[in-house]
Amino acid sequence: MADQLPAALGPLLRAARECLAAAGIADPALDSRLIVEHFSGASRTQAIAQPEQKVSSSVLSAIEAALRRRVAGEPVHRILGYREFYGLRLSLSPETLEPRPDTETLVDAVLPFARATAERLGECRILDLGTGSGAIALALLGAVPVATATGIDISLDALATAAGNARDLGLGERFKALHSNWFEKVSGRYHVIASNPPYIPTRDIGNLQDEVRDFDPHRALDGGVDGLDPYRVIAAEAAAFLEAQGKVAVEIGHTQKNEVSGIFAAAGYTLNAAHCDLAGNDRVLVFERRKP
Ligand SMILES: C[S@@+](CC[C@H](N)C(=O)[O-])C[C@H]1O[C@@H](n2cnc3c(N)ncnc32)[C@H](O)[C@@H]1O
Repeated sequence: MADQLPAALGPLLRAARECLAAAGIADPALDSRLIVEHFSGASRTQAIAQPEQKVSSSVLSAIEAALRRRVAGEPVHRILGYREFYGLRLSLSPETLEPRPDTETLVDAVLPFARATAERLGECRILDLGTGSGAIALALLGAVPVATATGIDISLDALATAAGNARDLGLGERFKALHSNWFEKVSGRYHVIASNPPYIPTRDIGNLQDEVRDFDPHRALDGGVDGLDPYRVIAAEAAAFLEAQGKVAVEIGHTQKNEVSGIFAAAGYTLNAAHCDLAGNDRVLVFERRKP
């Protein structure tokens, strides 16, 4: 493929797009642009304004390798090694879920409360259960300058990535990565307990889109037999770590609103708010402790 790839940016972009389109990739224009810009270091403006600008042969080889991986089905952000989330660039690693735009709904859902808490108390302590790349915690820290967050995960690889992301974003001083099986090693009380837990029923994992099934870590996806195991743990144990006026916000699968609401209701919570994602699917539930 390298022999066929032209060295000038404009024709290179076109050839990359045609290569991905021919392979049936869903959005060849976007993916080819991301790959060419990332490996060449050229900005979007440069690629448009200076189409004749040449890239080196090592850059061409890197682009060729990336296109091969994309053609073989690897998601483009796994190839780039990062994904944007809530305006933050987050590095990925083998055991981090690729953060999804749906999860930005969770950040939007708790942000007003986190801001109000910070304003009222001069602090806002956040616990992010199953932090992965750190997406939820770091987005909230980025938006609430006095907030602090603890991100826990069962995966040491994910925790190292989350801590690295926090440092790279200048949020390292306010983020703590903690290795824990849900609440096992957690201490203290939090104003916000947030989680995007694994919520796919085990039997459905095999039917997921290839890009998800083959490249996202199964530990980040598998929510047990009915997909609800993590919600049972969170609902049962969160109260001991929640400030009196605190909120628990969870992302859910789009069919799980009633079941997850029921699990939290049985554990003494009321549903404070339900939010849909951009596609209009039920996606985020926010709970508070039922008043005695
Ligand atoms: C769906 S991913 C969410 C990652 C990240 N919060 C996001 O929204 O992009 C779920 C995360 O939960 C973690 N996890 C799975 N089981 C866990 C457990 N028993 N205790 C703590 N974390 C767990 C996984 O490693 C994974 O990082």
